Amino acid sequence: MNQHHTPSGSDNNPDDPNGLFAALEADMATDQAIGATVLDFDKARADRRPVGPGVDEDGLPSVYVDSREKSGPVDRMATARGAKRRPIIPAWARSKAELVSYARWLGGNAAHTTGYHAVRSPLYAGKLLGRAPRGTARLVGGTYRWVTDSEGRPVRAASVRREDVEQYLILSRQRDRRVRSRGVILALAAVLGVAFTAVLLVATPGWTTLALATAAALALGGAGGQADQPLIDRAVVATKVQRLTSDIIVRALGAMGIAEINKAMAKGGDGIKFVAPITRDGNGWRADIDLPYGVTAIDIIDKRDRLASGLRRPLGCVWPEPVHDQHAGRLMLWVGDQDMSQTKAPAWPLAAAGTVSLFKPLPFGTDQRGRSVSMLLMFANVLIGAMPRFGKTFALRVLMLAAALDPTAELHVWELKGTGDLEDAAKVAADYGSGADDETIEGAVNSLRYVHKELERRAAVIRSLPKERRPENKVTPELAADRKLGLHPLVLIIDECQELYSHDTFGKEAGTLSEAIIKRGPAMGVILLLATQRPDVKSLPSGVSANVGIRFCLRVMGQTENDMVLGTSSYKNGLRATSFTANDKGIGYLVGAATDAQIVRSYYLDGPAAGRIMDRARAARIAAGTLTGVAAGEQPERAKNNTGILDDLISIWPAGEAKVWSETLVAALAALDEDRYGGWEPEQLSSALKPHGVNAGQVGRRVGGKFVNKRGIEHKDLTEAITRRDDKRPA
Ligand SMILES: Nc1ncnc2c1ncn2[C@@H]1O[C@H](COP(=O)(O)OP(=O)(O)OP(=O)(O)O)[C@@H](O)[C@H]1O
Repeated sequence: MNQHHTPSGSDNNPDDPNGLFAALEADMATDQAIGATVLDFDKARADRRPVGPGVDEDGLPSVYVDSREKSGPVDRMATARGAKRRPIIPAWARSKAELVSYARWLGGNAAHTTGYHAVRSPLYAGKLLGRAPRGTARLVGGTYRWVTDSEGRPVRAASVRREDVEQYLILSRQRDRRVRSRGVILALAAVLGVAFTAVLLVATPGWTTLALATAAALALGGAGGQADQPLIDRAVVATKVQRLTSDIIVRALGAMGIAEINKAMAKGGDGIKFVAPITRDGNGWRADIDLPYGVTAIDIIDKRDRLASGLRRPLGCVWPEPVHDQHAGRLMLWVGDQDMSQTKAPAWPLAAAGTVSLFKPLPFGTDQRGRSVSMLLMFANVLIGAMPRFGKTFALRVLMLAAALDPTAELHVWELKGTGDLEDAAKVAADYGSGADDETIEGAVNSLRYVHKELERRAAVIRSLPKERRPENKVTPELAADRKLGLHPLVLIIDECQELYSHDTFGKEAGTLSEAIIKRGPAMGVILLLATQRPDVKSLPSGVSANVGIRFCLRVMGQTENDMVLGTSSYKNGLRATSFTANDKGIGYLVGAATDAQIVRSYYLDGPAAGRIMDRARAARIAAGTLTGVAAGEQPERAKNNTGILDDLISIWPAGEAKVWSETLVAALAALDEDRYGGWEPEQLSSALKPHGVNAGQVGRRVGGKFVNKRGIEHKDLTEAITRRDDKRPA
């Protein structure tokens, strides 16, 4: 161990070198006494490795941590190729929809202004006539002052006060000249005017005279106006929005209470950098900002309300976003002119006419900037989550209507709240049900079973096709169009799916089936659309929430629900549906529809509008010959395939037994249908049978000479339940 000691102050007397040395020696002696070694510099130097190129004084390899290059990668070509090209024509001008909406607004504004003033024109005329006397007085007064050269009066008065005779004479001579010539002009004008009036009165029809007199009166009225009383008021009162400037942004960022930002803004700090000029983008302003070192875009998004306060704008106008292909400190701030929830939403492009193909992106909503946001449903699944009453069903309805407008798509719609929010589906769906009762839930599970079976069939069909018809081993528009193959889009829609997944009897099975459908369905043209108001582990199996491709999260209360809908770590990464306010109905984060997450407001389609669209969809299906199932008044496919638990139990019942243990029955059921009954416990069998009035009881048996009592089912109860069911069924 090497130790260096400095001499202690008391002995350190520069005037006494001997004293100093004595102190040093004493110190060194103490070092040795406490076991320290004194460094022998000569020896240490000799032990060192030689200094050479790439080696530092201590013999260690030397490396420059800072590149000597002034900037970026050395490959200039790569840099140039990687550079971002800014669009020649701004985005709003390239979008036809935006252009049209702008032109429409401009035309509407002009028409409104014209109409507004036209209606008020009599009022304006009356006002002008009322002002005409004042205008006349002003005209007469002005003429009098001109003829009498009254503007020179103060100067003449001043020369009188100063008794400056000479100047007074000059001024009064000038005044006399002026008065004389102006008097002549006035007299001439008067004579001409009188003559002109006389000619008018005699030679022209009465209406011309009246028109001229009115014009003169209005002109006099115009001259009689007062600055503080404008004649006409404004037809359009623009809500003035302050232009977004760098000063305002810097001020707002500085007021957020983030220490690193304050440091950067303090004297000598780096300040806040703008990477591009602040530009107009849609109905708002866009700023690209490099935050100070160590501050992330998420830090800002976290405090969006504070930022909005600093910018002096409503919260619904302020939308900070991270820029994912840049560093974490890059912030894209978009500040709208109007609160997103207040702006008038454009109509759904498909509301009036047209059919669609599910293989193409479908219009789903608009973003903060009013641009249409589309979603490709084919090869995807969708999960929508939100607190109650924030627009889940409305969002799901947009997707349902879009799917319905593809005449080839087979729809199975289950609305498990029971309010009939999606009732128009019955016009086109192969299967439809509404309700929170066990029967409806069983219907939904049967749909899941049917769709799950379809996966097997579709996989087999695709496998059997020649290789050139299935280049990616998945459904293509051509394969879907071939009705013989039965590979048309199959859309299963479940609203309030928490009712299904948390159901005592069917929950587990529904979860397992859904997970399989979500994982394997997309390649086979099967699309599952789910909406839930309770996104928690119990009500939404993690196998489902983890595998969904497209997620739409409207307002939720906490981080857990947020991440359950949008995916793990979404909250941490700045996707926070918790930041939406009570006004933000229909607005949510959309993930998975584009590369980056988007803030989207779903198109607004109420019940009557949905009804009209469904009528159109039905007509298109009838024309295409694709109306099936309940919409066509037929028995739904699932009911044909489904045997139900009672029939399954009868089919596996051990011959001649009056009572059988539940554990024996579930094992036999699993052997019959692994997908449906695999992993069932005796309790599950009990709860599945309860709705049918079959109760499990104690069943005793002799096993190896011992009597064992376990829960079991009686054959008699089972047959009675089947008789009851068959009696209820329509013939
Ligand atoms: N895109 C939208 N634009 C404007 N308002 C909307 C939009 N979507 C929904 N809303 C409003 O929000 C209200 C609630 O919507 P919705 O019925 O879809 O809620 P929900 O989440 O399904 O409710 P619940 O959980 O009770 O089923 C609607 O009555 C509607 O007025």
